[in-house]
Amino acid sequence: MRYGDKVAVDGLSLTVERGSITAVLGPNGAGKTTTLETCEGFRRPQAGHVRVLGLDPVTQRRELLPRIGVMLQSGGAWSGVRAEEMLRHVAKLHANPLPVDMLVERLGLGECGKTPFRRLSGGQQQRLGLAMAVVGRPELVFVDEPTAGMDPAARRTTWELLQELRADGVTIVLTTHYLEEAERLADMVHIIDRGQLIATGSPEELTRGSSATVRLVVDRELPADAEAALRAAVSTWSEQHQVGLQSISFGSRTLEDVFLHLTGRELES
Ligand SMILES: Nc1ncnc2c1ncn2[C@@H]1O[C@H](COP(=O)(O)OP(=O)(O)OP(=O)(O)O)[C@@H](O)[C@H]1O
Repeated sequence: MRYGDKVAVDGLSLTVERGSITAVLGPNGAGKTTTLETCEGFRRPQAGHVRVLGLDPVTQRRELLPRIGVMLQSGGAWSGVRAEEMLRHVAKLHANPLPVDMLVERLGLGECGKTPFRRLSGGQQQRLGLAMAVVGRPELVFVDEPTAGMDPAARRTTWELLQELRADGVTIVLTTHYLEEAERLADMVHIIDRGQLIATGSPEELTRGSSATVRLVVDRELPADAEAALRAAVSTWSEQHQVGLQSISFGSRTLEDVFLHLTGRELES
């Protein structure tokens, strides 16, 4: 895929298994959105071959559209519309939609109230976009950076929803530049950079290697001498087992852990 002289996607070749979550991971400008938009039929590649559910996304678009869901990186709703109103409208366009009330509740869209779409926060717009993409029970959903701009609780809810869709047999293709998102959700990860595929594999395959990280989480504040004692114990163990210790660090919980604990959202779900 080229934009003028700029080659955005260059000889990229990948396939997606039905009923799986596939993550297309890459830095800004890697070509993730262009890849998705090509699969969605919004862009016609100058060369190459794209088939989605066996169909050509450009020439067989009318057949393909009812079978796929698309969550764009931004927009997708009229500027003055209310979130719930928009979702109900989209649901009516489908023969057998998911229950709108369930999606409103799961994705916290009730809190958007009467606020028009253009005034919703970025995270609220994202959640509405996700609901609109899945409400028609698509066989395949394309989600472009689904959790960008979401707070940690909304991010967890989104991950759970995507996992439930997979359990129902829906195929999900998502782009992300959050490594954690790919690691937690994806069955298969394709890493792209500068329009080219640089690695493919399951998160386990990609993270398997010659080094490992061990994280220890304890349920109380440690006494002052604990750090020295733990360091000594770990050093002894690594010497005995001839394992080179590259680093050892002590710290508190991550900010995400603290946020989720304080807001109690994780406990509710
Ligand atoms: N409409 C366009 N016209 C010209 N160049 C474009 C256009 N859309 C994208 N590009 C360029 O193509 C390349 C790939 O862009 P793309 O949006 O696919 O990347 P991305 O991986 O989705 O990035 P991000 O993570 O920032 O969303 C970038 O260099 C971008 O500047």
